[in-house]
Amino acid sequence: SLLSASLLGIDFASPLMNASGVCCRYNEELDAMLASDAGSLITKSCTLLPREGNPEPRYTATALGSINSMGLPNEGYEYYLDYAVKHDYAKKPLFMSVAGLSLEDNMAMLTAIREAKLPAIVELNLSCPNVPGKPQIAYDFEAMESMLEAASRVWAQPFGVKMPPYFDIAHFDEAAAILNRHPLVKFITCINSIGNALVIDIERESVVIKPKDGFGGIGGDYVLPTALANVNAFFRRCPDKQVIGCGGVKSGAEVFMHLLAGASLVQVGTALQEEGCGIFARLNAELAEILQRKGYRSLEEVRGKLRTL
Ligand SMILES: C=Cc1c(C(=O)O)[nH]c(=O)[nH]c1=O
Repeated sequence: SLLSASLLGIDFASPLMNASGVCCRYNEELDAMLASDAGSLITKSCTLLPREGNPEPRYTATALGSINSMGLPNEGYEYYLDYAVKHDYAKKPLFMSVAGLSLEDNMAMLTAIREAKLPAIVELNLSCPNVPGKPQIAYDFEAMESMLEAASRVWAQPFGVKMPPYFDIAHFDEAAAILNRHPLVKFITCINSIGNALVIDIERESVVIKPKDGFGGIGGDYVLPTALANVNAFFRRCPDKQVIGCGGVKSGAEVFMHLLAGASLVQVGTALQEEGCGIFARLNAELAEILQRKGYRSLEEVRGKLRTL
């Protein structure tokens, strides 16, 4: 149909899904994603053991988006593996996001997930900005190379990576070159939140979240142009891989922009957090209206067709 998409040879009824972290920590949230008009769903990034995360308030929405320093609160990987075992893959594809606190933790989780022999798609999170003392892996190119080498060896089948935003052409070049050296990395999700931003409330003359003196990852309108640039930068540099777009989606227009930039699927974070799962029916309808108005009959005809001047 008009909104059909595919990733890793798997079919999706809609290109839309949640961004990991939103509407996906608990079974009830995942079931709400399953019942929604999203084409697929992804679990909260998981660690070896359950985590409470950072002290609250740790998420705040603003007029232009959101700021968060959740601190990787999750139920531990076995909880999400249980969900993945029970999931009906004929209904909707399921992604699992993995964000171990160390390379060893990631290998232990990937081994356990691999041994469950499930059709779940793994998105290895290389970009969590909010675990105090833990740098974002993808901002340390040596650490990223080591992680991808180990993950490729242990997982030994296609997987994807969740990348932070880059802001320098030389960094796009270097990060893409590393990813291109790992053929099992079949998709790249751009972007995670823009890390360590600061939102200030002038009435209270204060920051708005408790962890890290108010420093946190931002999403929403703030990040859309950076998200589109990262989608297009990796789309251009990694012709053998697919790109999932994430960042700044709140209407069909931004979904269409991500598709033009090269995205195969599109994730929704802040707007989903604020509107709830009903957003997917709205976004599908708005996207379909744009495609029909412009005479497109498939997403294929749009993907990567961004014109330059
Ligand atoms: C996995 C932790 C992440 C978190 C978090 O749990 O703080 N927030 C983000 O914006 N991105 C992440 O990747």
